[in-house]
Amino acid sequence: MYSTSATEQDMLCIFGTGDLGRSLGQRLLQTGYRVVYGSRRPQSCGLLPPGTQVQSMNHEAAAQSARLVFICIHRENYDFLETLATQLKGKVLVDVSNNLKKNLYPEANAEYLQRLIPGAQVVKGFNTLSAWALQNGPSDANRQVYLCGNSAEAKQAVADVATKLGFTVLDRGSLSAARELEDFPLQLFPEWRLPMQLTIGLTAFFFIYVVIRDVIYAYVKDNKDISFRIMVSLANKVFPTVSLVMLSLCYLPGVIAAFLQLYRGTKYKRFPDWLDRWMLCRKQLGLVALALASLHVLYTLIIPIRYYVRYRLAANTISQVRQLENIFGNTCLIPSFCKQ
Ligand SMILES: NC(=O)C1=CN([C@@H]2O[C@H](COP(=O)(O)OP(=O)(O)OC[C@H]3O[C@@H](n4cnc5c(N)ncnc54)[C@H](OP(=O)(O)O)[C@@H]3O)[C@@H](O)[C@H]2O)C=CC1
Ligand SMILES: [Fe+3]
Repeated sequence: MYSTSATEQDMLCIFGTGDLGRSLGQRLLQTGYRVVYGSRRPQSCGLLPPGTQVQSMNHEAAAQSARLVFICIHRENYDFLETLATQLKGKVLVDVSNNLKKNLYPEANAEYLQRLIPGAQVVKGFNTLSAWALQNGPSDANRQVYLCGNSAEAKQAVADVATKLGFTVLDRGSLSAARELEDFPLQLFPEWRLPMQLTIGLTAFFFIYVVIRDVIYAYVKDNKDISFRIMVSLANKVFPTVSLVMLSLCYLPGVIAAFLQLYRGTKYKRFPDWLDRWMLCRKQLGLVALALASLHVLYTLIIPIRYYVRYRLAANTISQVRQLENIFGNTCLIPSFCKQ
């Protein structure tokens, strides 16, 4: 167990007075914690959140006043922490860092930090939140805090803080999961990847199919060029088709899952991985189907407008011909019109 005095209990330390350090400090203060900053420039580190207990001190002094230290510093600057190994011994260090690219370093940032200070308990966490989200508090879309670390006790201490800040904690296991957590912010909308790949693939497939069937076939068979229809009429065939396929792909995994549960006779068994993945992107599949159906509505409204423009052009031409006929003294310029 950690031997913590009453004053250390709710005093938290933050190393680094940058964007994340300030936002985190402000949030912690609002939640009732006391905060102390460790900085290279304690006297001139700018405006800190109002209410910061001890405005800011050097790293050694700050580390001694709390047992939980948030390292809000970029990994490239971690090496100086090695000199603080004695002061940080037995402390819980929260590594919040992210990298700009995947596999930039041979080991995860949190593992590197653990190697620099073997006597401390490193917990990886909070790195999936932005400084903005921290400052404004959890919103529906940004409510989860992922944690991993080798010490269950240290993880619990960080989880308690995260819960108090209003976040939901997801434990991802030991520190070896740190790299996975560090890669999270580098994935742009991961749950949209599969639906978008499917949409692009299906759209390309149906588009090529209708172009071959309607345009190329008509050209080869009757020597008729109807390529002008590609942009609107043919596109308007592709959108509803893909939309319906996506809608069925949205409902199908639910049906398969129901049959699987009936077949197994229990609903307390894990689904196969492929079905799990498919089930998790149902919302996105449905949204893509809705977007394509909306495009179909829009294009269907555009088509009559095109017909109206064509009618206006034809009517204009005919009225000009009629005027010319009158000028030339009722001579018939277009025989097919004169017969009527
Ligand atoms: N900003 C964000 O939204 C998010 C940031 N993170 C992570 O949080 C960490 C901090 O990010 P952020 O606050 O944006 O970065 P900033 O550049 O705003 O701040 C970094 C701080 O680190 C300290 N620092 C800089 N250089 C050194 C050095 N050579 N030695 C010791 N300390 C140094 C400075 O504090 P001082 O001058 O007080 O010493 C500085 O203010 C990063 O690892 C980042 O990946 C994670 C998620 C979101
Ligand atoms: Fe339709």
